[in-house]
Amino acid sequence: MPATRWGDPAYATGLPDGVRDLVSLVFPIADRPAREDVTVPAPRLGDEQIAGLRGIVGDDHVVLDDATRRRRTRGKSTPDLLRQRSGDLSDAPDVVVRPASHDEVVAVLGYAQEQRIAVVPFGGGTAVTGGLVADLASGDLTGMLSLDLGRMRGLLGIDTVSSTATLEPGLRGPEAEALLAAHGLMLGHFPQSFEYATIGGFAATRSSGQSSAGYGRFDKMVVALRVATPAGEVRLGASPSNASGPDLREIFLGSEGAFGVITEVTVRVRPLPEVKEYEGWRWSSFAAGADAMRALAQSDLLPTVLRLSDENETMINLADPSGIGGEGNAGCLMITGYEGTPAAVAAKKAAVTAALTELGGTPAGSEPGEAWAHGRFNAPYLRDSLLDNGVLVETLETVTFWSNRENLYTRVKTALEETLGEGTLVLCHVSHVYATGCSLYFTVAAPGGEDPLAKWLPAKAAACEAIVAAGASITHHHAVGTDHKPYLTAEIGEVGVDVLRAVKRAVDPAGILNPGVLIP
Ligand SMILES: Cc1cc2nc3c(=O)[nH]c(=O)nc-3n(C[C@H](O)[C@H](O)[C@H](O)COP(=O)(O)OP(=O)(O)OC[C@H]3O[C@@H](n4cnc5c(N)ncnc54)[C@H](O)[C@@H]3O)c2cc1C
Repeated sequence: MPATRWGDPAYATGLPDGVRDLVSLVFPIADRPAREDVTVPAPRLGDEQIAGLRGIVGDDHVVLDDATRRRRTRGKSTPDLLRQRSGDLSDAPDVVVRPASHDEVVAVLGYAQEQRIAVVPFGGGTAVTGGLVADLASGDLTGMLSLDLGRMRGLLGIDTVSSTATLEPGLRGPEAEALLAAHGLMLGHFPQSFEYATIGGFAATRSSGQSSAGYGRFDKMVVALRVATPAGEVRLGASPSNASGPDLREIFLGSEGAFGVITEVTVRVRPLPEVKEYEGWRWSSFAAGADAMRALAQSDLLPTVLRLSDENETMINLADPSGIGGEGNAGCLMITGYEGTPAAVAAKKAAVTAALTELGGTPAGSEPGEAWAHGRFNAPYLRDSLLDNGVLVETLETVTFWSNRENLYTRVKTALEETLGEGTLVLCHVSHVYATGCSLYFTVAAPGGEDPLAKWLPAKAAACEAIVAAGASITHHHAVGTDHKPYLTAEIGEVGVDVLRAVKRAVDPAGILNPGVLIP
């Protein structure tokens, strides 16, 4: 993946005509190419330290060239891309180290602790909340190494009786699914970043995918973990469930590389679906559609995929980026998807169809659902072409109880519109549902002006403050990183933060792992 863009350059497109026409109606298109003449800062580590690392993982797997270090600099949020595009590589790792096994990870951590080198675990590099940025200012660290887990890409074992599989952390989503598919199995975790994000990253950020209504969020799929920490190895998950005190798996799920390096993940697997069917439903308003989602969730009647666009997102056609700029739609579009055996799909679909009809939805047939499924991983390419043309575009997400959904929606939307000013378009969809609440996923587009980063940061802060004021969570699935860290205390309290600090002291007493990430 290029440093300044998303995905495979072969799929990069110019700004589609429909989108160009739409943007031009609101503000002039500008040419904003990424800078290529960029200097990566000189590595801070000495020759002896590099030799020490080479002694652990081999000469070929200690990489110092500028292009590799540039690609391991930060993640893929819009601020990350804007900094890369402007040539700001101040957060570049000094070196990229590529271990091949748990034991090599342990050895690298031991060496880094001795040498006072910060270690930032790197999976797919798709982080969007600053989780790949080490803060060296707070300690006496001599430099930063990016611990690239890309060589740890094995399927370590399958227990078909228990329906579990043990995977290495560096497997990307499609690689993991392909290994499981060879055994007729699947994981079923499909975030929009599926093609590049990794098993270790999913666990470390408590990711949630587009089929979460049917298959659950990633942390709920995890049965067991193996973690290398500077204080030693932690193995958790000797049984599917237990009453052996607090569940320590939860300490490492979502720990964003600050507590240890996840080197093995055992997940629940399920048979490959024989049938996949997606369709659309139309609702008179966002509130009416959300009420219908709540009714489904509270009657344990969830399809595999369930998402609902608000009026703006429906009008723009964001559920099908290839249709943006085409004929706009009124009301709100819901996507439902069913996966499984023919009998299970038919039964679930009949029950959901009856419930949605009763609740006042209008069936829109399979076309919107299939279009969504076809384009489900494409939107990030559109973000790049919008940035190329001077449009500031970014996403953010949050989660709350159903009773607070409307309040949260209104507060965040208003905060973004008021901060970004004229020409701003805020779109939203309900992306994940529970019996008790839902997550709201916002997409924002605004004229970027001369300095889109300076324009975005106050808007993001205003949105975060609106989330806190609404009593919602600062993140449903993007994690805390460095961007959300200032808002964590408001959510978990001072004592909660002390608990995190105590765990950090126990597993990483020298503070080398992802310093500055997660813990306020
Ligand atoms: C376009 C786009 C769409 C996205 N869509 C979704 C979505 O639908 N759902 C969703 O949940 N997220 C989404 N994300 C966010 C991101 O993809 C997830 O957070 C993902 O889980 C990160 O995985 P990764 O392998 O890329 O991790 P990285 O970006 O490499 O790392 C993320 C964090 O985890 C740590 N880490 C990584 N691997 C390990 C490990 N093995 N052990 C310990 N710590 C580790 C890193 O140090 C870092 O703090 C999206 C991001 C982008 C850019």
